[in-house]
Amino acid sequence: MVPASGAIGGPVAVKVNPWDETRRYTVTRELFEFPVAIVVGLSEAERLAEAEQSEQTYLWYATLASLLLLAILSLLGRLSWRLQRTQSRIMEERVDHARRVEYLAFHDNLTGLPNRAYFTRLLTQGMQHSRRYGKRQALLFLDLDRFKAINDSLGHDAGDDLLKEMGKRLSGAVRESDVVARLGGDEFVVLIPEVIDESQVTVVADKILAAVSLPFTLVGQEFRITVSIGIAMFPQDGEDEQTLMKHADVAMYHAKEQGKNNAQFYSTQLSTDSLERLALESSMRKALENREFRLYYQSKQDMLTGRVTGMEALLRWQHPDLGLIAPMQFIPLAEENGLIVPIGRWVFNTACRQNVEWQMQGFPPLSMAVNLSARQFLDEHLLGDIKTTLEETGMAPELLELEITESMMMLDMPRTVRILKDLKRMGVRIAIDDFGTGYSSLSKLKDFPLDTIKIDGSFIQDLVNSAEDRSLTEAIIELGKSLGLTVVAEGVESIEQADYLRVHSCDQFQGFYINMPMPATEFEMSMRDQFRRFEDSNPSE
Ligand SMILES: Nc1nc2c(ncn2[C@@H]2O[C@@H]3COP(=O)(O)O[C@H]4[C@@H](O)[C@H](n5cnc6c(=O)[nH]c(N)nc65)O[C@@H]4COP(=O)(O)O[C@H]3[C@H]2O)c(=O)[nH]1
Repeated sequence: MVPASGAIGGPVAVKVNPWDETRRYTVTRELFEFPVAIVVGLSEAERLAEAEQSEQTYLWYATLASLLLLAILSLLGRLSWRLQRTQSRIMEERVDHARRVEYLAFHDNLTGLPNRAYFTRLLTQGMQHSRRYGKRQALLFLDLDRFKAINDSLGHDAGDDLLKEMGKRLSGAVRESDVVARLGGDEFVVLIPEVIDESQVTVVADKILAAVSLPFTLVGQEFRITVSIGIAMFPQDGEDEQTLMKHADVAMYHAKEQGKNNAQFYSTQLSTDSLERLALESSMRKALENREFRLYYQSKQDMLTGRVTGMEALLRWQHPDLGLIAPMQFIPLAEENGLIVPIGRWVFNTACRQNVEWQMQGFPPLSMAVNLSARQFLDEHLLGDIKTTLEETGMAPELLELEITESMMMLDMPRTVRILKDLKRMGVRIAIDDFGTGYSSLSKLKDFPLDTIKIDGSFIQDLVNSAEDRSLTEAIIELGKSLGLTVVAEGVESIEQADYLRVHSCDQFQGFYINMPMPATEFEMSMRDQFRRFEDSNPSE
C-alpha cells in the first residue's frame, strides 16, 4: 500500500498473531480522512531472510577464501622447504667437492699418503714448532732398491700394487704421530716429530727395513724387495726444509753405496767433497752482494730466575741452490779466503741494528753476543769497524758482547790483551767462548779483561753420565766465579743438565732446552712468549 501524503506513521512493534502465533513487525498508519488503521507486517523470518542469506554467502566465501589461503600457504611452505633442501644439498656438494679437490691436491692418488706439496708444508710447520720449543726431528728418505727392475719386468700395474703395499707397510711400521708421505716414483719419506736421541730413529729405521723385507705377492708370485734409508736430523743437518731434504737424500745415496738395504745418518763429511767446496767458494764472493746471509738468534736465560738476559747472533747462509748452510760449513772457508772480514762487518751491523730495533719495540735492554773469528781478530780495522757500527746503529756498547774462542786468545797473548783492552775502553763486553776445549794457561786467564766465560757444550752434553765432565764443569764454574766472571753454559738440552748447573751456581745458560737459533721474526715471537710466561709466573717482578 502506497502511503498518501499527510499519513501519520506509528512506531514499529513486534506483534504476535493469536492465530498462527507468528511474530510480526508491525507499523500502524492512519490516513487523514479515514479512520482506518492499516497494519503492515512482516514475520521475523521474512524480515531476516535477506540478512541470513547474505550471511551464508559471506560464510561460504570466507570458507572458500580460507581454504584457498591454506592451499597457497601449504604450497609456499612446501616450495620453500624444497628450496632449502636443494640449497643445503648444493652447499654440501660444494664442500664435498672442495674437500675432494683439496684431498687430491695434497695426497698421492695411488697410496692415499700425503704428497710432496703437503709433506713440504707439514715439514715446514713441524720445523717452526720444533725451533720454538727446542725439539728435534728426524727425516728419513727412503728409496726402494731394484724398483725399476720390478716395474719393467712385471708391468706398471704390479709396480703400482707394490707401491700401494709399501705405503701400508710404512704406515704400519711407524707411530700415528709420525708422517709418512710419497714424494713420487719409488721415493717415500718419514718424518719423526719429537726425537730425543738418535737411537730412537735407528729403531724406527730397523722396523721399516724389517717391514719392507717381508715378501710381496705380485701377479701371483712372491717377491722380495729392500729399501735404502737416508736420515737427516733437524736442526743439526739442516735448518730449512730444502737443506734437510737434500741432506737426507745425500745420506740415502750413501746407504745405497754401502750395499743397499740399510739406513745411514747424514754427516757433513758426506757433502763436503772438493767440487762442492769449489762451488761454495765462488758463490760466497757474491753472497754478500746478493744479501744471502742471515742471522739467527738464540736466547740466554738467567739460571735462577729464568729471565731472558740476552741472545747470541749466529750466522747462516741462504744459498740459492744448496739451501741454508750452517756456519761451520763455510766459516773455515771464509777465514781462508779472508771473506770473513766483510761478512763479520755485516754480522755486527745487522745484530746491533736488530737489537736497537727490539728495544724500540719495547723489549728490555738485552745483551747481543756476536762471534769473532781469528781472522777478524787480526784485522787492523776491527776496532774502527766496531766503533762505526756502534755509532751508526745507536747500540749501547755495554749490550754488545764479543765472543772469542779460547784458542784464539792464546795465539799471541800480548796482542790479544792489547786489543781486548781497547775494546773494553769502548765499553764493549768480552766473552771467552767454547771454554774448556783449548789449552789455556789458567793462571794467565786473569790477565785478560774478560766479562763472561762460556762452558763448551761438549761438557754439558755428558754432564749427567760422565763424572769427568761433571768435575770439569764444576771447576770451570768455580774458576769463573773466582775471577768475578759471568758463567754461561752452552748446549743445554735437558732439564737434568739445567738442574745440575743451577745447583752448581752457573749464572746463565743457553741451548735447545730453551730454544733453537731462529730467524729474527720467530725469535721475536718466542721472546714475547717467554716474557709473557715469565711475567705470569712472577707477577711482582
Ligand atoms: N747440539 C747442540 N747445539 C746447540 C745447542 N744450543 C745451541 N747450539 C749450537 O751451538 C753453537 C753455539 O755457537 P758457538 O759455540 O759460538 O759456535 C758457533 C761459532 O763459533 C760459529 N759462528 C756462528 N755464527 C758466527 C758468526 O757470525 N761469526 C763467526 N766468526 N763465527 C760464527 O759457528 C759455530 C756454530 O754455530 P751454529 O751452527 O749456529 O751452532 C751454535 C748453536 O746452534 C744445543 O742445545 N745442542
